[in-house]
Amino acid sequence: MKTFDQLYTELAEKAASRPEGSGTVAALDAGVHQIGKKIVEEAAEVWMAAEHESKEAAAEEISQLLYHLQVMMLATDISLDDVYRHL
Ligand SMILES: N=c1c2ncn([C@@H]3O[C@H](COP(=O)(O)OP(=O)(O)OP(=O)(O)O)[C@@H](O)[C@H]3O)c2ncn1[C@@H]1O[C@H](COP(=O)(O)O)[C@@H](O)[C@H]1O
Repeated sequence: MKTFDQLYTELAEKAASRPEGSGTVAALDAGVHQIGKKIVEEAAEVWMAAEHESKEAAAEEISQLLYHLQVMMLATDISLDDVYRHL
């Protein structure tokens, strides 16, 4: 289990060190357009799970959406503080 901030730190390290087999590195290489499509897809899956599936399924889809949002943050050089200052 990890927090939002811990995941961001982990993904930032992956983006910098580019380890073999990292899905994050592959997503970053695919670019903002593909990351954006993934965010829309995952957002729809959150909606469907929340409306038609279990609480557990919805929570899992939300975690995936948060992951892809963080990938977009890294792809666009947006830090946690850049986001948090708007909360
Ligand atoms: N938390 C996540 C995470 N959540 C979601 N995903 C990715 O989001 C996608 C979820 O897709 P779906 O379930 O919709 O399945 P899918 O449509 O078949 O997926 P794709 O065909 O698009 O790959 C998968 O590609 C997952 O790999 C994640 N990938 C990685 N992480 C974490 O990120 C960290 C770094 O991962 P790597 O960069 O892969 O080492 C690790 O701690 C991982 O646990």
